[in-house]
Amino acid sequence: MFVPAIKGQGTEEQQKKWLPLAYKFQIIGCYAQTELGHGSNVQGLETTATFDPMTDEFVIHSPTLTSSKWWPGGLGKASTHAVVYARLITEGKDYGIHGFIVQLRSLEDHSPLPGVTLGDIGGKFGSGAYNSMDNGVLRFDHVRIPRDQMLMRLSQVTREGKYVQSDVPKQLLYGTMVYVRQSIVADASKALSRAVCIAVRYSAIRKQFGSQDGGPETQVLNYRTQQSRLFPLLASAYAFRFVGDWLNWLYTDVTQKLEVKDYSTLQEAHACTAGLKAVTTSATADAIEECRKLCGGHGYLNSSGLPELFAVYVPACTYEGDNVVLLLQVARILMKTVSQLTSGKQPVGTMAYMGKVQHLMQSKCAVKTAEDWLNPAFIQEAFEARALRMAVNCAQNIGQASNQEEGFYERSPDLLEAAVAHIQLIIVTKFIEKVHQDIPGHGVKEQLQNLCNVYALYTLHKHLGDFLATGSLTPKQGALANEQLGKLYAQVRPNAVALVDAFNYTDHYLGSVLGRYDGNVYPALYEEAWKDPLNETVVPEGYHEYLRPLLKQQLKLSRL
Ligand SMILES: CCCCCCC/C=C/C(=O)SCCNC(=O)CCNC(=O)[C@H](O)C(C)(C)COP(=O)(O)OP(=O)(O)OC[C@H]1O[C@@H](n2cnc3c(N)ncnc32)[C@H](O)[C@@H]1OP(=O)(O)O
Ligand SMILES: Cc1cc2nc3c(=O)[nH]c(=O)nc-3n(C[C@H](O)[C@H](O)[C@H](O)COP(=O)(O)OP(=O)(O)OC[C@H]3O[C@@H](n4cnc5c(N)ncnc54)[C@H](O)[C@@H]3O)c2cc1C
Repeated sequence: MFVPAIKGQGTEEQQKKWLPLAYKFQIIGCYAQTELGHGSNVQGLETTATFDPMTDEFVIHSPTLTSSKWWPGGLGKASTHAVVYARLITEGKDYGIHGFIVQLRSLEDHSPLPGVTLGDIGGKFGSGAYNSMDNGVLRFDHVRIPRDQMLMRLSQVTREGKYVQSDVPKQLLYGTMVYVRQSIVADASKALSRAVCIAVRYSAIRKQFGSQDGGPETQVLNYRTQQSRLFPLLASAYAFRFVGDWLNWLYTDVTQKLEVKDYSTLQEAHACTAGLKAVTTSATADAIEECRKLCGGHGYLNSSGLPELFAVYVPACTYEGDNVVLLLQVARILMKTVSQLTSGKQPVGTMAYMGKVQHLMQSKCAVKTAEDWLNPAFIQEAFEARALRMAVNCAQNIGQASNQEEGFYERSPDLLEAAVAHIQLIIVTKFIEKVHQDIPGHGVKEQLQNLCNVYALYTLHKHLGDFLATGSLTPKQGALANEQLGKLYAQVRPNAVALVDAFNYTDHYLGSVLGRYDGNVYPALYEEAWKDPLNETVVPEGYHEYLRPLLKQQLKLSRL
């Protein structure tokens, strides 16, 4: 995040100076935005950067305990530099949050520079690999940096201390977060596909019940309940991969437009990255835990790979923007779009469907049979009607409040759901678009079509209340969707293992005895147990001190 922050907010000169140092690891940087007192509310940060015209320097200071920087990854032990976000004060005026490059440690012996206090913030959730990340705490006591270490692409402070705003939108200050959010969506697909690969392979090996006459037991993957829990997660892994690819394209497109000062797609980039980050990370975190349960008792063993994956993955719901806070950003943009519909302004990009408001508010879903749900046009329209109607309902309810902000606050739980509906529509749409393309490989397209339908109909089934409450579907049509979903699971089943093998993960990368490619699960589990340090001794440490006296005492008592 250090590098993208300098790229996005630094001038060409600053980039020329700092980026080669970072690329060559002559300096190590981190992204120091969040503070002990404020993370989500970026405008509420308290660290100050006060310009001193006498020396042509900024004085970086932490005025309160709550202004201590808290969380930045790489800060605690490794970083020599940070991009620090602080309130810029010049000529006695507070100009709000800006980025500054600040050296924290000596490049000779790595000791903190004068006025800099820093350290690690302590152990984190689980015993997993995230504890190898030195998330840190940082305080400044009037630390001076040259004026040219303020990132000056978006605004400048002159030698005299005058604040000059460039003609670029101030939201570009948040550009690094947009960049990382889009990469987090691709990352969600990777984490989810790992968990699903483990659970599908193990479910094909694991057998329980089913034999009345001494014949073979049933692979748990053949149980309908196992399929109905697992296959939607398999479909989600593919769905997130495709929407992640599309988001990466959108991000590249927006970046190219920004270079020629076209800011028209900035809001779209913010809404899509924020919303997709929130929906995909929440779904993935839940899915990894579900995969653990799908693997029964063995899923709880560290050697299954799932506990570690979960512990390392769950903070994705919080970092780079708490998911609820991000969905409320999407909701704000949805409300703005709805309010502009009457003025005739045509929504664009992923909001374009809202332009069909007259039709979508009235439309009646034409599905009559379970097979009708295989028609992507019916799926698309049902999701569009649900999302639009939820947004319009929210807007109408907010409109009845005494003021907009109060209405937004009161209706925020509903707004969250409207934002989720909008984002799910994007995921479904991008999956449908993907399976319409030419896809090489015999039968691959059909498999992806099945997964696309599983993702859409499972999402519909899970959120059926929304579809019914908005009148987008009838209860009968909801039941038909569920009927079709069951048929799709049966079609996915023969290819389930191939569909996870297609992720092409090595056993080393998966790190799971349950998810082994060769399916040799039981010998591997057995062998793994003997690697437990507790098994290094046959008689445990502490036996003579604690267990033996206890056992002897009980023996004596029983003889009395
Ligand atoms: C691959 C895995 C890598 C994992 C690495 C993980 C390491 C983790 C790093 C971190 O966590 S770094 C810290 C991340 N912190 C956050 O994400 C903070 C979340 N908060 C915010 O983003 C913002 O403060 C807010 C919630 C968006 C609110 O901002 P603010 O109060 O300033 O603004 P608003 O009044 O709500 O909106 C103003 C205006 O700006 C638009 N906007 C907001 N954000 C963006 C953006 N990113 N891009 C473009 N535009 C943005 C917003 O829509 C409003 O627009 P208008 O309505 O005025 O048109
Ligand atoms: C592993 C990890 C790595 C991190 N790395 C970095 C890093 O490198 N650099 C950095 O600067 N930061 C980093 N962070 C910090 C991270 O970005 C913040 O923790 C995150 O943005 C959430 O902010 P918060 O902690 O202030 O949560 P809070 O905003 O305090 O959230 C607490 C609760 O309040 C709710 N809430 C907050 N505001 C609202 C609202 N307006 N409406 C409704 N509900 C609301 C939230 O939904 C949540 O339930 C990291 C965090 C973690 C966990």
